[in-house]
Amino acid sequence: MGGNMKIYKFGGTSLGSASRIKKVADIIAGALHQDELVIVVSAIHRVTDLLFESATQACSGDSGYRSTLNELDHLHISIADELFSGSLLDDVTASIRAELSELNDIVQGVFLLRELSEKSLAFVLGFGERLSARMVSSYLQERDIAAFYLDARELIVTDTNYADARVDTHASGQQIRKRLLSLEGVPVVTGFIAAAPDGSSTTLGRGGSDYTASILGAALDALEIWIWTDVDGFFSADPKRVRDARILPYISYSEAMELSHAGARVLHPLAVQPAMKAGIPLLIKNSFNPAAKGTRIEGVTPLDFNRTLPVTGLSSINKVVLLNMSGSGMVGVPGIASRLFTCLARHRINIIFISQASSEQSITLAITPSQAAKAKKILEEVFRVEIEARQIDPLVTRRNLAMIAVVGNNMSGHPGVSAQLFETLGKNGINVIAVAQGANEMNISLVIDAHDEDKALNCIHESFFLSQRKVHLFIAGTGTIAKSLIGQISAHRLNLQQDNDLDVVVCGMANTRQILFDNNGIDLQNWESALLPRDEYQGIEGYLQLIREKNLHNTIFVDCTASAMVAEMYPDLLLANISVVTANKLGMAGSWPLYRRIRDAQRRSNARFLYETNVGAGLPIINTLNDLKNSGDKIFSIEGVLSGTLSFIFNELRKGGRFSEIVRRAKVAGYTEPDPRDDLSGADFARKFLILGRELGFTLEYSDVVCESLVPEEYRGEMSVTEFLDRLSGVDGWYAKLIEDAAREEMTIAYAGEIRDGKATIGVKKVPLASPIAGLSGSENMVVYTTERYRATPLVVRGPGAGGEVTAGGVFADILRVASYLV
Ligand SMILES: NC(=O)C1=CN([C@@H]2O[C@H](COP(=O)(O)OP(=O)(O)OC[C@H]3O[C@@H](n4cnc5c(N)ncnc54)[C@H](O)[C@@H]3O)[C@@H](O)[C@H]2O)C=CC1
Ligand SMILES: N[C@@H](CC=O)C(=O)O
Ligand code: NA
Repeated sequence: MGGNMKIYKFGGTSLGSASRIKKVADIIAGALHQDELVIVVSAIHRVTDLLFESATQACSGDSGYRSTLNELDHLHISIADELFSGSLLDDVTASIRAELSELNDIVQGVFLLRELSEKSLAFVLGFGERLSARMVSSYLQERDIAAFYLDARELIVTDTNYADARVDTHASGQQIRKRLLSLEGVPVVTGFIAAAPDGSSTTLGRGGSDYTASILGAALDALEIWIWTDVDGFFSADPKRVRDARILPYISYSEAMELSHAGARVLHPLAVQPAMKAGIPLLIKNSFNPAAKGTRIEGVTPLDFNRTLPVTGLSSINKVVLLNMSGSGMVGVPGIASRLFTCLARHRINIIFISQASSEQSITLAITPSQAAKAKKILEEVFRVEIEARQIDPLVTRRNLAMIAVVGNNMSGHPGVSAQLFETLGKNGINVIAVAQGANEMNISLVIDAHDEDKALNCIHESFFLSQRKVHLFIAGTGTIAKSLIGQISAHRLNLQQDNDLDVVVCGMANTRQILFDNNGIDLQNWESALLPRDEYQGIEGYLQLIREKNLHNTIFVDCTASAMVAEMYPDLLLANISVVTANKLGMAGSWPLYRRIRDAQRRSNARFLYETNVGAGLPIINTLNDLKNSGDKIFSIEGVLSGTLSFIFNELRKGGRFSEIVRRAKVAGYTEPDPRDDLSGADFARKFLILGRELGFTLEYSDVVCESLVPEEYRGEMSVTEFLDRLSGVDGWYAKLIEDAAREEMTIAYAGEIRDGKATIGVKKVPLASPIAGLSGSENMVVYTTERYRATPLVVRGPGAGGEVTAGGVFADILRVASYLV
């Protein structure tokens, strides 16, 4: 073999069926026009798992191992049936059957002895590659390619750690060159397996065929090593978890190593080393899409791949256990770490992550769950004396954790990376349990709750890789306000994407009867027909439970209901670090204990809680009040009209309309509460004053607001909204007269209120026709703040204070305020 040689390694999915193997042969045949090739193959998809299953079944005395072996037989023979015919089929079938019969003997032995050593298991697992290499080499011959089967046990020498053997690079290199450099043709080498010096079979660890390819490439000084798999290359994050992940056209050896160590399954972590040492580029290619450029892994960044981003990629290991050893007796005592690592190494416990703070009080390790119990036992034994003497505390393990690695050569010397990382995690309420960063500054690893893994990956990815950020909305209520809100989001979404780099994604909608979810965004044109009936038991709690389970990053819950039950959920939402934007007043105007719980939750949460539309709909009333207060102004009084409905009623009565008919019009216009009696009774107005009073710092309950009702005495019993509206015409005459009488005195009637000295009173007032209140029209609200700074001329906020569009606009603005905090 000469200097133009490449290693092509094909993974199990690339060989998963006869048609896949044909595609692989096409790739090889195409490449042979210009290159010499050495082929390395993994076992066919699922085969290693079946081999493992057969062996463990046999060991536990389960005769089901026979049907597992039959399945292996069927899988290989049926592929052969499709690939071959005539005498070649007979030959291939015979060679497969010969391998399988040897396998059968071994597994039967395991069954009889009920004993499965690492050595026997390594032998059993090696059959997968033996079978696939036979199949592929024969099929290449069928395609007139001078291929031949080559067992890697004749090439790669390892120690006797059968499951995860260490390679003797020198001896292997010599054997590889001796066997291969003189040969003509295309060798098809079994990946994964190797041999100990005594010739017994060993394996290079799960996924070790990549390693085989790299060892061969290094020994033969190949031009390139191509790893053919089923994805287009290394992604910036696992695309199954992060939808916006992108292909990385180039990464360095060290980045590849860091990423694959931390869970990126594209490449076996050990496979980088031999290639890196020999300076041979590794390429990740997709056998399902050979035209895709793939990822090139090399030492020096080619100019056209030069990157400016500090972070190259993310990866994660979704099951780790943290083992924490701490105690005052560890401080300043040399040798503790050495004893710890030596004993774990001796027992081949793989440490994924280490962290120790400068206080030396504790050392935290992350290990795989399968090794956790063993590791704990070993350490308890090694440090028994110190634990008994209470110099070291009892060891603590913590499960259900995930480790995330943020990797990039450019992170080194780039201030702000960790700040950005922890900020985005913090705002999303993701608790970082442990952190490690080495002094090479190219990997920050963190351990978090496993439940937060996808959320963390997505928010970190978005923060470092994407110019466009997302917020995920879950809306409760599908009535007037929600409908207008959806319309506004739908109309403005593209502008926000283009001008503000913000994507507002509506992921959930629910009312009392129906529900709709889509993590990727509900179709805002057709959401109403897509709503599905919700199960009885799924009240608002069910909706919230689903939102929590989805655990999307940058989530905002938007309350467009008038439900007390929904408002009761705000503290839980905030404590789950879900931001809340609400038009519903029953939280901030709820009972004092609920109000306190919301405020406390808000203080303890990293999420935001905004409710500007609770008072005067979209008008800036609460924000104005807080700006005055926060900037040190003293507020003497707040007066005004804070009911759109009542304002509309009196404004229309002045023009000569009928009371009952005006109330109906207010309802149709979307000014009223779902039940207009909430407006007519003054309750809605009172709630707004209650909110303003609390905002001013007063401890007020609803009953503290003195409030006059417009619901006539005789209609106050139990009745439906429709019945109430039907009967309301009975008071038309009375209101007409009231306005007429007042007009004769150059006065008119309005419903207004004031807060002064901690007391809130609201009710029907006679005001001069010349007063600003009498000048209101439509649903206009007006708030007059008399303050130290605005004493001679009070500050006035005036404008439409009810209705779908203005309220939804206010809700939307609050959503964007939360978004600008989150992203
Ligand atoms: N209409 C307006 O001008 C303004 C309204 N608001 C507030 O906006 C909120 C919504 O008002 P509208 O849209 O006019 O009311 P609406 O009656 O048209 O809609 C309310 C929606 O909430 C849903 N809902 C009720 N209880 C629920 C629960 N437990 N779980 C899930 N969904 C539930 C209903 O099914 C309905 O879809 C109210 O709190 C109101 O006070 C605030 C400012 C102005
Ligand atoms: N029903 C309310 C709507 C705003 O909160 C009103 O009439 O003001
Ligand atoms: Na407002």
